[in-house]
Amino acid sequence: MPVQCSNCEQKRAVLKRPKTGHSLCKDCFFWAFEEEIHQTITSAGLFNRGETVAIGASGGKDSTVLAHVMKLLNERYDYGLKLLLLSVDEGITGYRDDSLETVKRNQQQYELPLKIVSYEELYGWTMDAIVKQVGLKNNCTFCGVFRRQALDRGAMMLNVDKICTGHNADDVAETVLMNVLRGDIARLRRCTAISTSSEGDGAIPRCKPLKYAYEKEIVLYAYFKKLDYFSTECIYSPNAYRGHARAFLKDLESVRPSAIIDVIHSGETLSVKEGVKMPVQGTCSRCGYISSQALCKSCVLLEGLNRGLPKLGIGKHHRLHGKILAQEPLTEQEERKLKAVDF
Ligand SMILES: Nc1ncnc2c1ncn2[C@@H]1O[C@H](COP(=O)(O)OP(=O)(O)OP(=O)(O)O)[C@@H](O)[C@H]1O
Repeated sequence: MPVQCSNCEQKRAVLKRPKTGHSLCKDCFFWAFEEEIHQTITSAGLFNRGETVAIGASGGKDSTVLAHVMKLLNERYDYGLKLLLLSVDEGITGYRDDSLETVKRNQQQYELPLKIVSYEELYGWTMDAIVKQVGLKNNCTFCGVFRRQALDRGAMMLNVDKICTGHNADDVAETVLMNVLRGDIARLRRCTAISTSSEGDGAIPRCKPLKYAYEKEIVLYAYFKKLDYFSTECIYSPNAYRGHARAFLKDLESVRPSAIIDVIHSGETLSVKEGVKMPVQGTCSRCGYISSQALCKSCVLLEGLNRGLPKLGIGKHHRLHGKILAQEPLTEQEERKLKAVDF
């Protein structure tokens, strides 16, 4: 027998909300999903009238839904924001070139300006070339570090006030779990923040309007709205450790759907005991980007690539950074360690 929408009690329900278990019709689901994001934005005070906001657009489901909902809410509630799309081309043939085609179509569909910055123009390296040198084991480290900085650099070129990304509730809960499993207290403390402006770290503030949106609901929203997005996984394999946290969270979610929000809530309310050493943010002495070390991770990784020492910046080689950057000679053993690639 058809189930009636538990909200309007008029139309036929087409889905059971993964987040609440409510049976809803399409329109009531759209409304509930969009209103929750509006609530997230207003209760955290993510934006101020008149601001220019760059939406990190990868062409994937999360950022496509983010662009769609941001445009809709900006008009529905007259936020007074100037929105634009910002994409990073990591130089991954057969993956990012295709997803950027989706972003270009989204640009037309949403009538938003688009800026694309590439690793090649910013660093002189594409991910294809990086993988050739470093192999498939640590390539996600290069990509993650470079992307974060590339988004900031693109945002600076556009002179925007804020960046927003499509990180969703599942992403945040996975990150909490990952930081617990790694004992990374500094990141554990920061990772649930909805906006980096509260951390006062000097870079362009970033925020996550989809922080409380379940991935399953984002997929449903994109599906029922027939949004144009790119759904292929990165060809250079997803981050393996995050994959374990993801699988664990999915298991938990299947027995207790609120597990995602519960983990986020635990992360948000954790307090770190006094005396735990936290990194002190400064600026990179080479490029001026925010960094807790003398050199930012991006500059260290780039130096390693340019000198054929792919392990520099991966793992615990901090002692050698100073030596290398001061152009001091390495011992044979040190050189061997930094050249070794685990394919
Ligand atoms: N190449 C990129 N250019 C611009 N923004 C990006 C890019 N890659 C990721 N982002 C931003 O970071 C967010 C999280 O990225 P992640 O790699 O976790 O992708 P995801 O969860 O698959 O998201 P999406 O579905 O939007 O690709 C994205 O939603 C997007 O806002």
